[in-house]
Amino acid sequence: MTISSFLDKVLLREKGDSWSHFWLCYWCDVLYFILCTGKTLSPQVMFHNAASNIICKVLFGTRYEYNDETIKKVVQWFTEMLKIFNGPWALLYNSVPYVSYLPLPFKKAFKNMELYLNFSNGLVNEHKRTRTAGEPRDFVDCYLDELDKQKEDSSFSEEQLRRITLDLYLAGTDSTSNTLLTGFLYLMNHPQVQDRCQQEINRVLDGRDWASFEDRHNMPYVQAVIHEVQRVANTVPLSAFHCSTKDTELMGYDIPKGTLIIQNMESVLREEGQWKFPHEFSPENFLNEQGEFVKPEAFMPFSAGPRMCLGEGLARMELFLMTVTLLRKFKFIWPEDAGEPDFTMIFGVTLTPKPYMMKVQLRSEQ
Ligand code: HEM
Repeated sequence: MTISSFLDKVLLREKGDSWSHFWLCYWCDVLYFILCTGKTLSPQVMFHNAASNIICKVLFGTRYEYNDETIKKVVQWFTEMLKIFNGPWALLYNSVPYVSYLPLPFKKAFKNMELYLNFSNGLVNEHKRTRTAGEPRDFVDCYLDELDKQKEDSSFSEEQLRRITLDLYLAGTDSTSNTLLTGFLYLMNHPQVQDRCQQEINRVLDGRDWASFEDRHNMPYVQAVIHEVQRVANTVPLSAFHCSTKDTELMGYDIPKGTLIIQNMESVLREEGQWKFPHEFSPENFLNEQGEFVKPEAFMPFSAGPRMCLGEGLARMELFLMTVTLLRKFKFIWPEDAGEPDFTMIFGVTLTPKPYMMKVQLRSEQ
C-alpha cells in the first residue's frame, strides 16, 4: 500500500465530482450573497478555504464553514509555513545548524507545525472512536485499516499518519488555491479569453448546471486556458528540494553524492524554443492549428520522475471543476477602481498573486 493508492481509493469511492459539487454549491452561495450585497470581493480567503475543505474531506471526511475559527487558523498556519520554508531564515537554518537554538523567525514554522499536529491528533482520535474496521470513510480510516494488518517492524504508525496528513495538507492546499487565484486574475484581465471559455462551457454543458471531469475531453479551449494558467502561475517555482543519492554526471557536469538539487521550474515553463509565446499569457501555447488541445513536453508544473507530485490527479480535477462551474454561473470583472493589475508574484514554496479584488456578475443577468 502506498500513500497515492490510499488517495486513489478515497477519490475513486467519492468519484471526484460529487464532493467537488458539494463544495461548489456552498461556494456559489457565498458568491450569490456577495452579488446581493453589490460589493466587490476578495477571493483569497474563499479559494484557500475551498482547497482546504477539499483536502479535509479527503483526509478526514469533513468540511468547515467559511467563517469557522478553527479552519481559519489552520489555513493561516500553512500559509505562513509555506512562506517561511524557502525564505532566507530557513536557508540560514539549513546551512548553519547551531542557529536552530536561537529565537529566529523559523521558529514560527515549527510552532505552526506543532499546532497542526495537535489539531490532526484530535481528528485521528475521533476516527479511532467512531470507525468501523474495513469500511473506510476517508484517508485516515484507510490508513487505520492498513495499520491493523501491519506487523511489528512496519513503517506504518499513528505518528506517521499524523505527519502524512500534514504533508498532504501542506502540499495540497496552497498549490491549488494559488493556481486558481492566478487563473482568475488573468481571466479578469483577458475578458475575451473568459468569454471564449464561457461559450465553450455553454455548448458542452447544454442545459446541465454541473460539469463532470469527463467533460474536459470536449473542452479543448478551457483545457488550454487552465494549462496556460498553470504555466504562467509556476505555482511551485523551486519544486521540492532533492539530494543526489550517488555520484552522477549530468550534461558534462559532475554532481557528487549528497549535493542539494534545486529545480528551477521557470527554466522549462518559460523556455524559449519550447513555447509559441513563452513570455505571454496565451492559451495558443496549448492549441494546434485545428484548435485541438496539445500538451507540450515542457509542461511540467508537477515536476517529473519518481517523486513528482502525487496529488496531480486531484489537483487537475479541482482546477477543472472549479473553473468550469464558476465560469458557468458568473462573469468575473476587474473592478474599475482597482487600477492596473499587478501580475508580480509573492515568493515562497508556492508563488502567490498579490491580494486583489474581483467583481462578480451573475451570467443569467447579463
Ligand atoms: C496545482 C496544484 C499543484 C502543483 C502545481 C503541485 C506541484 C508539485 C511539485 C512541483 C512537487 C515536487 C515534486 C518533486 O519533488 O520533484 C509536488 C510534490 C508533492 N505534491 Fe503537489 N502540486 C499540486 C497539488 C497537490 C495536491 C492537491 C496534493 C495533495 C494531495 C499534492 C501532494 C503532493 C505531495 C505529497 C508531494 C510530495 C511527493 C514526494 O515527495 O514524493 N500536490 N507537487
